[in-house]
Formats: sequence, C-alpha cells, structure tokens
Amino acid sequence: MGKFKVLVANNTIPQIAHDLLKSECEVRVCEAEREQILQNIPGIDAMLWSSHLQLDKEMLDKAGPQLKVIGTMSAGYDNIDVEELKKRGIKFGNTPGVLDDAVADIAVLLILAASRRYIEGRQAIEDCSWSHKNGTQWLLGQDVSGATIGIVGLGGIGQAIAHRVKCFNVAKILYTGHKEKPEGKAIGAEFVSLDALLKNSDFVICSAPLTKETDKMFNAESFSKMKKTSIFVNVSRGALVNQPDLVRALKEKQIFAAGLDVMTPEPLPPDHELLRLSNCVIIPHLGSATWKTRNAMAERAAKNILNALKGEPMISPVV
Ligand SMILES: O=C(O)C(=O)CO
Repeated sequence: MGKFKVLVANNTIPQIAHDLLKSECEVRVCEAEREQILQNIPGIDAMLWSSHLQLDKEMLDKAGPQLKVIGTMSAGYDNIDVEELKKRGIKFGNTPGVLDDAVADIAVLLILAASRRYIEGRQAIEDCSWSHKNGTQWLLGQDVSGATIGIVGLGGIGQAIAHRVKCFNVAKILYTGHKEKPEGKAIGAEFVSLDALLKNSDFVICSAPLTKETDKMFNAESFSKMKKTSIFVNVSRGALVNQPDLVRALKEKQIFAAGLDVMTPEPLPPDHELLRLSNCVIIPHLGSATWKTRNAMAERAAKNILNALKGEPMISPVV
C-alpha cells in the first residue's frame, strides 16, 4: 500500500491508533476544533474522527474527492452526514461492541444512584441535615429487586444492561425497538410496544441510537405514561429527550428520578436547572470513559481505516 494520508482529527486519541496508522500511513494530527480540521483536511485519504462536531458537506468538500474512508471512534454517529458519505462513495466505520460493557456499567451506576437517592444523601451529610431524628422514613428509595426494567433499544449496550440487571433479581425485563430480536429471547426479555413499556416499567432505560425517529421520543406524553415511582435513565444521546419536559416531570414528581449520562447541550452549563434537581443524577457523558474501552475504541477505529484503505472489509462498517 502506498503512503496514504490520514488525518487524526482529535489530538487526544489514544496512542495505539497513532501507532497502527503510522506503521502504514502518513499521519497528520489536529485538535478537534472545526477551524483546525478544515485547515488540515484538504488532500487526505482517510480521517480518524472523534468529536461532537458536525461532519458535514462543507468538511467533505474541503477534503476533496480523494477521501476514501472515515473511521469514527464512537458507536454513535448522529453528528455525521452518513447520506452524504454514501453519495460520495466514502467508506465509514464506527466502534460498536467494544464499549458495551463500559456503557452498561454506567447505566447500572445511574440506576442505583437515582433509585437510592445518592444526590440527596450526599447533600444531607454536607448540609448537616443527617440526623437520628430523621426517623425510619427518611430518604427511602425504590428497589431494583422485583422491579420491571424497560429497555428502549436492545442493541449491544441494551443487552449488556439486561445481563447486568438480571443479577439484581428483577421481576421482568421488557424491551422495545424496531423489531423483536432473537437476543431478547435468549436474555428472557419480552418485546412490547413503547407504550406498554412506559406504563409497566419501574425503570425506563434509554439505549437507542439517535435518529430522526427517536429524536425527542421521551417527552411530556411519555413521562405522563410512566409510573410516579419510576426512574428514567439515559445513556444514549441527550436529544432523544425533550429536556424541558423531563425537567418538568422531575420537578412535579411525575416520575421519581432520572439518571443521565447524556443531555443537551454537552457540556451542560453549570447553572443549568437539571443540576439543581435533587432527584436527578447527572454525569458528564462518561459512558465509554475507561482506559481499556477508549484504547479498544481507538484500535478499532484505526483498524477500520487501515482495512478500508487496503480494500478489505472494515471490522465494523456503517457504509
Ligand atoms: O461511542 C459513543 O457513541 C458514546 O457516546 C460513548 O459513550
């Protein structure tokens, strides 16, 4: 293979990706800033992408017609104009699978922290309201054991969540999505409509990708269908939720609590209303943030690119 030019469009990508790419290509690196990418993109054959910026027509025009492949170091690609990539015959791969366990762990963290009132408990210690006088009814939470868990999107992450919650002796796992899946049967999960899932679940967990169909799918109507004691967890993308509606549902105690790894915008401004709700556990998009997972994602993204440049199938192609 000749020396293909690869742009690593984020200078914080783990070393393993640089090592792999440098062994076969000429590598250019820039910060994940739109202006920097636009400056560095002309003439490249491939790009390793990792950012929440929009990868759009303008960027692809600037790159030029020789651009052959893009590998994103993420499972989600809602910020990438996949239709435009298809039109231009640019191959595109992502990194599903390698982050399923890490993201599912974060979902469990949010399930437990939200249901057991972690934020209020911690605050009570700090503001000296923890007292023996509080009695036996203080800061009571919801149980995971015996609960019905509803998973919206039973892909790799949803399945990893289902496997984990089974260890908590849950009563039932429901799921919804495009269609019934053999993996659902293997886990012992029941395929139901979104409506049935919202009405019957004690925990509603969102692990579906962001698409035109799922955009704002969790809104005032959805929250009104959920149980007052239910907990909403999102480890997918903030845009699946109508956030003002969620804030209202939490304030008015229409649902018990929420656990969010994702939100809009990201980063969330420190004075945002969500941060002042004691029944909302919120963390800064840490789903895949472990050493092992980020290295595996970087390795997969680099291998996708190298395979495509050699004319071989990518490990995880999108188009
Ligand atoms: O890879 C992704 O799409 C993520 O959001 C990981 O948390």
